[in-house]
Amino acid sequence: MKYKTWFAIVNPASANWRTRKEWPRIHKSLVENNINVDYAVTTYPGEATLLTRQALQDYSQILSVGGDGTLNEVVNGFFENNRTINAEASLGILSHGTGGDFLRSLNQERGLAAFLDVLRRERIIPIDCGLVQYQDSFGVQHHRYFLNVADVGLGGETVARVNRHSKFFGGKLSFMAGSLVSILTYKNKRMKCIIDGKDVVNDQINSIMIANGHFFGGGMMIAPNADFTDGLFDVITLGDFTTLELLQHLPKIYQGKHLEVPGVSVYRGRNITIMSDPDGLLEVDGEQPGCTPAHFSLIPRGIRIWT
Ligand SMILES: Nc1ncnc2c1ncn2[C@@H]1O[C@H](COP(=O)(O)OP(=O)(O)OP(=O)(O)O)[C@@H](O)[C@H]1O
Repeated sequence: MKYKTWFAIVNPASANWRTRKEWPRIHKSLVENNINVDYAVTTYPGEATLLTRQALQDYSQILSVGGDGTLNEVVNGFFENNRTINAEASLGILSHGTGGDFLRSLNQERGLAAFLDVLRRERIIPIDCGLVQYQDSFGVQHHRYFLNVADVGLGGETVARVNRHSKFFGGKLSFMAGSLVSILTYKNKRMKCIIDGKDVVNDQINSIMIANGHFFGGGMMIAPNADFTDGLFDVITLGDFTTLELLQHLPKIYQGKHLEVPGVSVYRGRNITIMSDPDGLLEVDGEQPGCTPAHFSLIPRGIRIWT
């Protein structure tokens, strides 16, 4: 094991390909700050997971360089065959993407200077990790780990839309535009939600959010009371809202003031099953990997994070 030496997984495509150009400068600055960093640059979507698994054979400190999507792929590389590859391993985040919802949730700034501050603090905390089992459009079962927020419904449709286009105008504006178009076109679905064995929803509703962190969608504070270390998901449901009502409440969601709105409900739990008719699109940490039926479970303090 090479303790103290970081292994960085760099996504050149993040931040609209700006990371490709800026990584050599960032790497130089890290070295100038006496931080030893070996690294690999991804060559295709999904490779960050495989590169992380390989790196964990030799390194115990992994650094994710990219946005929320890269971070999610790296987190998935910490696990193999439903087990942690190295329980001692820790994850640092040099956020260089368009959105940065996970860091917002951690209340941590983005970029190199903020990461150097994190290193100086030398604080590593184990945080809860989510695992979702879902199916793809061919009905094949998959699973994915996540740290921040997953959801079924409007969010899945929005992310599918946003990720089809460039995020040239940044994460917040891209998601705002994507949310507006999705709100206008999305149709509420009949969903069933079971939390820790109890039916809590069986109705026509808009969406269900499974939150470990606070923010999603490029800065919407969907789960203001979620806690990374409480061993529970916060589950937020948006009821059978009309387009007009959603547009009216959207600013409240950005500010985390929507929990008082009639039709919004909050639950907590560790095992959640969601079914939807018709199937609802699933969003996981800003990616859109598949659809319902989906089962979410929580791995208490499943990953160690530098923060
Ligand atoms: N070499 C590559 N070429 C093209 N796409 C890649 C490559 N490596 C990774 N990707 C994909 O790039 C996508 C975007 O990455 P990421 O989400 O980290 O950046 P972002 O969209 O700028 O940030 P955010 O999600 O925080 O807004 C991910 O879906 C990832 O799979």
